[in-house]
Amino acid sequence: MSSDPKNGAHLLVRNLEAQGVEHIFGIPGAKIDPVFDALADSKIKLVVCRHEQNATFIAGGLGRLTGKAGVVLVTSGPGVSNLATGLATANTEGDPVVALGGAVPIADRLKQAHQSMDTVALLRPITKYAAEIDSPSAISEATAAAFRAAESGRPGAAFLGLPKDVMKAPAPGPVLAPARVPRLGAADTEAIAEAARLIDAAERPVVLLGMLASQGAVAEAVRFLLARTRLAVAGTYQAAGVVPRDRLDCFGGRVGLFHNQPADRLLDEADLVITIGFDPVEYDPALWNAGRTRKLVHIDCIPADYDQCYRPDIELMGDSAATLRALSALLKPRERPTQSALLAEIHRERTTVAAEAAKRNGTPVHPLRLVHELQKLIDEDVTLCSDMGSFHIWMARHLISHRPRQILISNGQQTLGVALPWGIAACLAEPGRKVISISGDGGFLFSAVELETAVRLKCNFVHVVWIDGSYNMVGIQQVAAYGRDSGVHFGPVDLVKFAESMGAQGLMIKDADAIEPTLRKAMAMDGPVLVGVHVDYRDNPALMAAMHEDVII
Ligand SMILES: Cc1ncc2c(n1)N[C@]1([C@@](C)(O)[C@](C)(O)C(=O)O)S[C@H](CCOP(=O)(O)OP(=O)(O)O)[C@H](C)N1C2
Ligand SMILES: [Mg+2]
Repeated sequence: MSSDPKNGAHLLVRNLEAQGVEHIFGIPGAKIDPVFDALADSKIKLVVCRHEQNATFIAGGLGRLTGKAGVVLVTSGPGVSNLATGLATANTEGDPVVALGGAVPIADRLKQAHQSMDTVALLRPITKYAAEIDSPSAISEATAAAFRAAESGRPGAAFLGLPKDVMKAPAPGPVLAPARVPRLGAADTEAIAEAARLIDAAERPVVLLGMLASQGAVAEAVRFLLARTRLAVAGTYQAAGVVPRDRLDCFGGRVGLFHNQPADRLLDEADLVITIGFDPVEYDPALWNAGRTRKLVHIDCIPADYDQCYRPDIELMGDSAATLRALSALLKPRERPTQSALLAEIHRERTTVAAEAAKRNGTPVHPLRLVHELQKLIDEDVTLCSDMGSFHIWMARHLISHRPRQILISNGQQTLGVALPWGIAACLAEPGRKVISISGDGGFLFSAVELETAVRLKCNFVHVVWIDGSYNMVGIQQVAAYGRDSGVHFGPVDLVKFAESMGAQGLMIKDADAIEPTLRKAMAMDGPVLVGVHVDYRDNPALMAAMHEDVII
């Protein structure tokens, strides 16, 4: 029996097509099957995944890379509750996602029915918009509202509940074309002029780039600002890649997690800090701004998150790209980077550490040597998707990136398991680019099931697994706090056999000198390739120490 092209599910799908949706990721179920059926008649590619959490990670990765909401489609009850971690991660980290979840018929909503729960109440705290559609005539409006919420301002997650009877009911309503996201203008002219006066008067101003600084137009405007002013700049992990190669002399490096990085010296010495697209979730102001009386200029599309340690003197709220270009035009050009002596010292340290890294031989491999070898492969055409763990700290601090969002890091929820799904997203979003995703041996198994999805999609990515036999990033913190670790060790997995069992290929790196040739070999192979490498984590406790000889880039 063919489905009714005029039912709610078909109207929803026509709205998704109007929104320009090309892929939908999800897991089927009885409460959502009208929509799965309607998709059989659509040009939208339905990608069946192996877990709803990973489907949401893929959608979030697509959102971060394209600025268009990634879409995930799941059944009611546990299908929706499995969205929570992915939606919380996307919402915290500024990634646009629209999640569509099945629901029991409206008449059963208040009963104890199979696979039913108050999903709007469950997801409202971790979304920008959450609603359950209760009438076919509301389908188009609610869909447009969900995309508008997910993609506008500071992007984030939106959820729509889809009761089965509404999806099956006649729904002749109109399709709503996507609402053009209203563009804000630059911030208030007088406020920009006042900010320019403060910055020009400062002796040691420093720019702190945050997650929204890596959004396309904003990143371009930041580069325009740095080209004109040569201001010293630091960045959070999600701002990676904004500083261009020809301004690395102004870049002190990345900050975050522990207040112990070279760029923290820039911030400590600054008499004025200009934050751009900064979200305190990435780097607690209590760590870098406590007790400071210096001037603070906040530039973003939303107001600042005010707290004891973050009270901007000026908030330039508007379209950040327009604001930055207006501000740049008023600022005096500076011949040399401010704090040039300190920057030069940091760059010398960086060179020393890189030379030291190149000499680390043997197996298990030292993280610095692994990062050094990865650096040889990371040119503009490679996208790197990082999972969470001690390895990500070594990479976030030492791996240079050359374009905004070339490196994807979960620096809000710091969620384990994102990397391999993000690798799939990167392959779909940027088919021409090479993709490397990286996880620890703990995080790998959180989403390794999607390796089969990657094989099915013929994704050409290399997934590198740093093997140490533990959840090291929490283990080193336990030892520092309690003098011992607890509950962090687990057993081995044969990655080559695991890969082959999923239809992928697997390689092992036998020692440091084999890193580059093995990775280049993997990058030349078709389809997803797993590459395992045993790492020597003896120096990891130093990641947390108050150390500055370490260098971040
Ligand atoms: C969804 C979720 N569940 C639980 C945690 C998580 N995400 N993230 C971490 C985090 C970032 O929360 C933090 C800071 O390490 C911690 O809480 O200690 S990652 C960390 C494990 C990493 O192990 P892995 O083998 O992958 O990598 P290495 O560190 O290189 O060995 C630990 C388990 N965390 C808790
Ligand atoms: Mg590990």
